[in-house]
Amino acid sequence: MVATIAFDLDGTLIDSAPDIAHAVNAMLTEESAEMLTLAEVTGFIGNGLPHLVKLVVEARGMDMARHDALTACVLAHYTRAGSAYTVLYPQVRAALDALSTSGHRLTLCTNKPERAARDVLAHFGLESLFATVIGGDSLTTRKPDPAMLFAALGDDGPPIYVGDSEVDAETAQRAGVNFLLHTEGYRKSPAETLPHAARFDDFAQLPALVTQLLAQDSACQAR
Ligand SMILES: O=C(O)COP(=O)(O)O
Ligand SMILES: [Mg+2]
Repeated sequence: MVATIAFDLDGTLIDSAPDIAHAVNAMLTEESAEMLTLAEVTGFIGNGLPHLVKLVVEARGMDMARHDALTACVLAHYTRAGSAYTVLYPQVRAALDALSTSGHRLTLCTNKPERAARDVLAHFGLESLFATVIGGDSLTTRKPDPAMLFAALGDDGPPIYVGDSEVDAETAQRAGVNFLLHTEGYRKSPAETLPHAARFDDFAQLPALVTQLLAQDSACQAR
């Protein structure tokens, strides 16, 4: 059986926190504000860039009236760096290739701005693997609103969402979609407290997990 599998991006397919922290600190330096640590910025990732910049503005006691301009500034620095400090998690490419070769439809559902998400996919030569890309600014709402996930999944085959965070787990739960949790990303709470069908720490495990999940689901339906 083939599925549509939507993937989160930051903390799921890519470890992009160093690039995001670099862009935030470039903006803070321009503003003569004290830089943030990688761990601090990583803790702000998950609800999209505007929310992340809001947390930065609050952390540094800056003027919230400048939020839009500071967000644009961080995005410009992020774009300029061109994913220089970003890596794919191990075995991501092999897992995506295997799932695609098995006939599964792959899509992206990320709170990262769509243009930036497409640039990252192009940087790693992965764009042709994804049928659809839904970013944090593609619709009028973003995750955990399930609308993004519905848009990324469409109606083709049983749906699965693969992500790393509380936001992703909530999105999948609200959409009624099976969730596979990547445990090496930017989650803040213990893995067992997030609703998920299964979890994995190595992408080499993902193709087998997808096969298991689809077999369980069809056994349930047959009953
Ligand atoms: O942009 C973010 O805050 C998070 O992006 P993600 O949805 O790919 O994890
Ligand atoms: Mg994520």
